[in-house]
Amino acid sequence: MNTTPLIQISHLEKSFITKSSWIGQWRLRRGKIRRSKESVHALNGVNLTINQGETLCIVGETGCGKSTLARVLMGLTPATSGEIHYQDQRIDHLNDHKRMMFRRRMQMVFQNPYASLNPRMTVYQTLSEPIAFHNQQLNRAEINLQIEDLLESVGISPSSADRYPHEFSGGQRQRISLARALSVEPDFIVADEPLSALDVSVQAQVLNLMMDKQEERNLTYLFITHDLAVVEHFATRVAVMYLGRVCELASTKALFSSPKHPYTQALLSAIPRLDSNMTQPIRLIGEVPTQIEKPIGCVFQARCPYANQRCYETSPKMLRQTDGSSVACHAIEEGRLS
Ligand SMILES: Nc1ncnc2c1ncn2[C@@H]1O[C@H](COP(=O)(O)OP(=O)(O)OP(=O)(O)O)[C@@H](O)[C@H]1O
Repeated sequence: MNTTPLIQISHLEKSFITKSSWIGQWRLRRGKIRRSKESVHALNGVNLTINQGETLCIVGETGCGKSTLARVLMGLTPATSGEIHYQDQRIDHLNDHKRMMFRRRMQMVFQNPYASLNPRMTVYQTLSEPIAFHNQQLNRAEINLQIEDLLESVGISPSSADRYPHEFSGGQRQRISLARALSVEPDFIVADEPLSALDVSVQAQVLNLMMDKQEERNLTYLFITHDLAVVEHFATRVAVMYLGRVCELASTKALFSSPKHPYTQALLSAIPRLDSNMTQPIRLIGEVPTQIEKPIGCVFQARCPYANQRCYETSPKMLRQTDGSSVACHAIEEGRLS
């Protein structure tokens, strides 16, 4: 496995300032009644390394911060604090011009191909724009040739280049989105639930296409999904997130054969399996805390059957385990859970 880091994310935090929705939270300030503001802490200190050529899958329940991580990484929304390095270059504070030039190396494929393609642009226009922007030396004939090759390589007939997005099926649109991402020859693609808007049979085709492109072009993927079957099939490593933190990071094999964090165990126990060791799903009790309060201690404390006083007071560090995975859990560190 290649372990040369391509991207390093350190202590990444992202809070969104929102207006409180409760009437009771109107406050008197400077003699005027104002609606109070509050913060949603979406990322609470994420540390991750993404290695060259790997597929790092991010899993975790809804609202745990997966899309926010993707958007901050792509510079679509600024981080509150922390650092992101792409090889040796710090990229979390690039100005618009530098980010635009950098975009060539990092591309994103979104969940909804219906919304992410401009309905007023033909496929030809969608693809020619980024190619022309990033390759100003190319003449029109060379751009046309590139578009033809690109469309063929994602299984779309070049003769349909003059059609608009609404004239394609969902799977075809996601292929076009992938072609647009590939058009600038990136090293790294963030895919945020790229399959979830597609039929199951089409999902497999798009996934296979992404795997083929990865092999051909030595691409690195950050892949966000709720589908654990896809993770098992496609991921090199898996990062499990809970309430804005990574609680376990492991190779796919280690994660599925020996999940360690109590949240990972609960998540994986819900997958139906046909083997003799089939176990009952672990039901998590307790509420997911709101993300308004900044978490103190372990983010999983409220639902963890192994939580003790220390878990309420201090945040566990990611510690390396004998099989190479890393887990943030006091119970594991103290030997109360193995
Ligand atoms: N623009 C925003 N303004 C305010 N809060 C936001 C904003 N974007 C995300 N959040 C909040 O941040 C938290 C993390 O959201 P995010 O979309 O990253 O979760 P997710 O893990 O991708 O969820 P899902 O699996 O449902 O897509 C949620 O509580 C969400 O409500």
